[in-house]
Parts: sequence; C-alpha cells; structure tokens
Amino acid sequence: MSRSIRLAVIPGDGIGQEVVAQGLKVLTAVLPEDVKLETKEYDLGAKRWHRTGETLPDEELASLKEHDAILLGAIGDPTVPSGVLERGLLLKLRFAFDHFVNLRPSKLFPNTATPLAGRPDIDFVVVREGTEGPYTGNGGSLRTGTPAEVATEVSVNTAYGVERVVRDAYERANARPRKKLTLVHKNNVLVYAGHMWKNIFDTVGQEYPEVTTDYLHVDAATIFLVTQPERFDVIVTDNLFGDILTDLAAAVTGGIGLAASGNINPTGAFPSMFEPVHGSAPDIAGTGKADPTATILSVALLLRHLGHEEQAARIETEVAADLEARGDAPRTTDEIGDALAARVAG
Ligand SMILES: NC(=O)C1=CN([C@@H]2O[C@H](COP(=O)(O)OP(=O)(O)OC[C@H]3O[C@@H](n4cnc5c(N)ncnc54)[C@H](O)[C@@H]3O)[C@@H](O)[C@H]2O)C=CC1
Ligand SMILES: CC(C)CC(=O)C(=O)O
Ligand SMILES: [Mg+2]
Repeated sequence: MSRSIRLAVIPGDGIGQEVVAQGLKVLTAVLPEDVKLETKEYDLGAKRWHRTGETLPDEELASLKEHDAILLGAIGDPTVPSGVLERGLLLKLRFAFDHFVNLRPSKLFPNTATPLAGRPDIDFVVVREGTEGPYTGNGGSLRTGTPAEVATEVSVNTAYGVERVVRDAYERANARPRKKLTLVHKNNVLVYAGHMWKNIFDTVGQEYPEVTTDYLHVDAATIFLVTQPERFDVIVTDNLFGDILTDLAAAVTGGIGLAASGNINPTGAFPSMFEPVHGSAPDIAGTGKADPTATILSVALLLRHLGHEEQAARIETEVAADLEARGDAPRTTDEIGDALAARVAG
C-alpha cells in the first residue's frame, strides 16, 4: 500500500467536470492523514480542441504516464465532430497505456429505480477487453459521401490479446465465492473471432478446474441480464459487446449514474485509469442533475487498485448507506458529493 498517490485528473467534458470534482472531494475525505495525495489536472477535451486543435499531445501522454493512476470524468461534446475526442483522446489513452482489462462491476444498490427491485442479490463483474475488437480504428471509407460509399470497421482479435483478458477473468472468477465465468460473444455468426475466443476460453479454463463456465451469445445475454441477472458472476467479453452490456447492466441495477469502471493495466507497466461508465451527458450538463456516485465508486476501484482496500470498502459501504437514506427528494451533484464526503470521513 502506497503512502503517497500521484494522481492525474482529466475532468474532460460536460458532466465530467462536475462529477470529478465530487470524486476528488470524497477521495480527500477518505484518505488517512499519512497518505499524501498529489494531483495534477490536465486540460484535455473539447475546450482544448477548440483552442488548439489538439486531442492528446505526446508530451501530455508522457506526463500522464508518470502517475500512479488517472481519474477521468468523461470525454465527448456535441460541438466536436463525433469520434474526434472519443478516439483521439479516450481510446488513445486506453490503447497507449495498454488498458486491456476494462473492469465494470454491477451491483443492485438499495432504494434505486430498477425493474429488478426485490430480486435476489445481483452482484456480477464484466471484464471487457479494452484494447482490441472493432475499436482499434482498423477500417476506412471509399467513395466517401457518394451513394456508392463503402465503409469498413474491422474487429481486431489477437490470440495474445484474448488470452490475457480471458486469463484475468478466470483469476477474478476463481477469487470470488461463486467461481463462475460466462463468455459472451456471437460465435454463431462471427465465426472467426468467436471461435478463437471460445477455443482460448476452453483452453485457459483447463487451468482453473474450480471455475464453472458458461457461454452465451450476446443477444441472449441481454435477455438474461434483465430476466435472470443472478445467473452471472463474472462475464468476459470483447470491447464492443462489453460496452453495450455494461450500459444495460447499469440501467437494470440502479442507473447509469451509479456504474463505475476501471481501465486496468494489470502488469503495472502503465497507470490504470478510473472513470464512470457513462459519458459527458450534454443533455444535463450544467444543471446539477448529474449523479456523481459512479465517479465516487470509480474512486473506490482506484483505491483498491493502489492497495487501499479499507478506504475502498468504506466508500462502497457508505454509498449503499447513502442510497438507502436518500429518500424521494432529488439532490444535486454537489449535495450527493458533500453527503458522501461527510460519511466516509466520519
Ligand atoms: N467514457 C467516456 O468518456 C464516454 C463518453 N461518451 C461520450 O459522451 C457523449 C454523450 O454520450 P451519450 O450517448 O449521450 O451517453 P451518456 O452516458 O453521456 O448519457 C446517456 C444518458 O444517461 C444520462 N446520464 C449519464 N450520466 C449520468 C449521471 N452521472 N447522472 C445522471 N444521468 C446520467 C444522460 O443524461 C443521458 O440521458 C458522447 O460524446 C459520447 O461519445 C459516451 C460514453 C462513455
Ligand atoms: C465513448 C467510447 C469510446 C467509450 C464508451 O462508450 C465506454 O467506454 O463505455
Ligand atoms: Mg459506453
């Protein structure tokens, strides 16, 4: 456990700015006095792009690398062409820092709006591959803008990349009480990538005899996430399926405002990056309606990653207690942050 944390902070766009402020508030409140927190904020996102045309210059990438972890709000803005910041900043970070495990826990929190209220405990983790799939930018367009346009977006799947994330998922499943791992893909149609994923999943599985395995096509997985979510313990899946499944998982377990994530480089070669699952939500930016809880729970994942288990668990316990106590009156972003900061400090 480190006695100092060098934290890079990228608030980003829209509600990213608002929720990161609350995440930092709670982080400061929960840390013991003898842990020194050093933060450096990075001006990256839409404003920077409008001012300079830059998304993520090499010097800033190099400077970010010198940190123990990164806390990110959200990236993307309606005034910037779609994809410029998402690819040029967010995905560039995930790829450059080899965040091959995109960890997205889903828990049914108390007292939240969900079609699953009253169901048995729902507590699963999605291990989403973070550096491959259709997100690599392997594609192009011919005769762009004409009626004869052809566009490709090729999904990249390497045995190296699949094996390392599948192995990570087995390790996580093996460490959990239920020891169950479900592979989600679409190998009835995406036969090349799908069969490779399944073969690697089966081969690596031989090293984990205590882990029960299961396979679901992604379309069926969306049914079971709503009708039988308790069947899931750990899910491993590719970058795109994981992106979609985790928004659905958030929606059925209390809302996107509660869903946390970590972009992890398990080797420690690069800093891992923690961020809410949601985006910059331009529809509510500046209104005080953004729920900062997802970011605060991402701070808990960050602390756990850095070895501060007690503080991570305290945040999670206090989030559950806060949700229990919230009542019906809506609270602002600041009010939720203040309440959680007070709880974790006390
Ligand atoms: N990791 C990231 O930085 C991500 C960035 N994006 C980007 O964000 C922008 C907006 O994308 P959308 O598709 O609208 O997804 P979004 O996640 O920003 O918003 C979807 C819906 O959820 C609501 N919402 C999101 N976070 C919330 C919170 N904390 N509290 C309460 N409500 C919340 C929004 O108001 C909206 O109605 C786009 O530019 C997109 O590319 C999208 C997803 C992830
Ligand atoms: C904006 C995308 C690049 C990312 C996304 O939607 C996600 O990671 O959940
Ligand atoms: Mg997403």
